[in-house]
Amino acid sequence: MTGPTLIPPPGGVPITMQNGRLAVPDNPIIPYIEGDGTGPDIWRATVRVLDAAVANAYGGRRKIHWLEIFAGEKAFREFGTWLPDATVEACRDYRVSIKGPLTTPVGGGIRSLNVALRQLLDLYVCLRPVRWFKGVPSPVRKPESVDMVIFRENTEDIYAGLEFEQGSEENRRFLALLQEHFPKHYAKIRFPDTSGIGIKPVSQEGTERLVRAAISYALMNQRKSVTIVHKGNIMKFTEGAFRNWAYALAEREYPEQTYTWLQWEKTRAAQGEAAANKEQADALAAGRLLIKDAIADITLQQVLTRPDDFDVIATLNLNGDYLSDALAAQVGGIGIAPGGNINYQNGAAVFEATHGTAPKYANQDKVNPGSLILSGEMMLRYLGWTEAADAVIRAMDAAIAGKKVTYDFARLMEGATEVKCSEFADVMIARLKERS
Ligand SMILES: NC(=O)C1=CN([C@@H]2O[C@H](COP(=O)(O)OP(=O)(O)OC[C@H]3O[C@@H](n4cnc5c(N)ncnc54)[C@H](OP(=O)(O)O)[C@@H]3O)[C@@H](O)[C@H]2O)C=CC1
Ligand SMILES: O=C(O)CCC(=O)C(=O)O
Ligand SMILES: [Mg+2]
Repeated sequence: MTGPTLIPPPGGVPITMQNGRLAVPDNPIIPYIEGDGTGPDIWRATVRVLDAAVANAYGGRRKIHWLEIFAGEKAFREFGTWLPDATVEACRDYRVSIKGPLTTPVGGGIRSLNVALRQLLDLYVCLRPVRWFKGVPSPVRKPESVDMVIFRENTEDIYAGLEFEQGSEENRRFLALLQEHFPKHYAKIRFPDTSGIGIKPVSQEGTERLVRAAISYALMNQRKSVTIVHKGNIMKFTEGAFRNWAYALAEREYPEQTYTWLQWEKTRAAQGEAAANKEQADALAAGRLLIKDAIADITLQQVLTRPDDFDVIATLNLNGDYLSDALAAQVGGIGIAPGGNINYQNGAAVFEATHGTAPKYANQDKVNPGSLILSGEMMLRYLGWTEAADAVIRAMDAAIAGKKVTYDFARLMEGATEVKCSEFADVMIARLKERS
């Protein structure tokens, strides 16, 4: 079997980069991947809401020309390949795309197609904003305090997939190499004959481009702080280095706009704690952005107990994965947690929900399409189509206020009526039309 031939939709024009900025025509071609499991249900709902938001905001002057591209089970079924080259090329050529979730088997089988896309396109930031919509049921007392934006490094870390399977020839050769050249490290492996091995690459370059994106976002959006989340006390040369490189970058590239906890420590050592506290207070009063850090385990407690202390978070790949699902719980769950994978240097971006395929609900028209709709909202904002993006947010607010919600909210919301995935989209579209 061969891969698909993609025929660009008539009337559409590719998005390009001009002078380092996205040049978005009024009729952009945007590729989409439907996704596995519940993907088709939530995509069908999402595309209707996004089209309605654009139509209402621009009265027909602007329109997205969707181009289906293939990955996952549908690609394998129809073309005998999980991730056709044409899909990766389309994401690259058309620059901005959106996708539903794709299945990754546990403990064997294919490696993650989601991760492959991020790596092949070098989408080094996984941007996951976490905010509460009024009325959404939450397990915490003050969900309105949760307004955080996760910048998760998206191409490195243990997520890179450098693994040697226990019992394989590669594993045997790798361990022999370790034993010969790094005997002290080898001696730390408790059961060498039966260990699978994973490698965790974390680079200065990868860290810096992620942290630069987080700081410039925080400055542009008048956020209070960037917290570097790491486990650098244990993994000193990967997560510890991430912290050190992050601080060094802030001090080197943003000396006038930021104040770092590292600076506070230096001042305390030289002049005492009172002087350091005053210096920090003065810097923040002058509008500087606070750059601080926190170890990953305690972060998971503190985002619950003192959410006000967290604003923008810059972290490594695996920590960011855990944190994004945990934070989503505080604002109503994974059904309403959007995201985008972005390369800010070449403009390439693939927007996708934080959640997975939720296979037990596949084809039931049941799950919340909110995460993918809000990922679409992020995409519209990324295109500079602010009016349409704002309209999506207003429609989401109004739909939730009307308490006609999908099962995940309905089971926790008093007085709510449960609606299907497609019906939630209908409610949002009705709200959009009321305002046009
Ligand atoms: N980017 C991607 O494409 C991602 C893909 N995956 C993949 O997805 C597959 C399944 O992963 P799994 O760990 O089960 O995680 P999922 O996120 O798919 O589902 C876990 C649970 O989250 C809730 N949930 C998920 N989506 C929604 C939604 N739209 N609306 C309401 N609730 C929702 C459901 O909770 P409840 O049971 O309480 O109703 C569901 O059972 C795996 O193959 C995994 O690798 C996972 C994450 C991201
Ligand atoms: O790729 C996958 O299957 C899971 C990825 C994931 O959980 C995430 O990126 O949040
Ligand atoms: Mg995840």
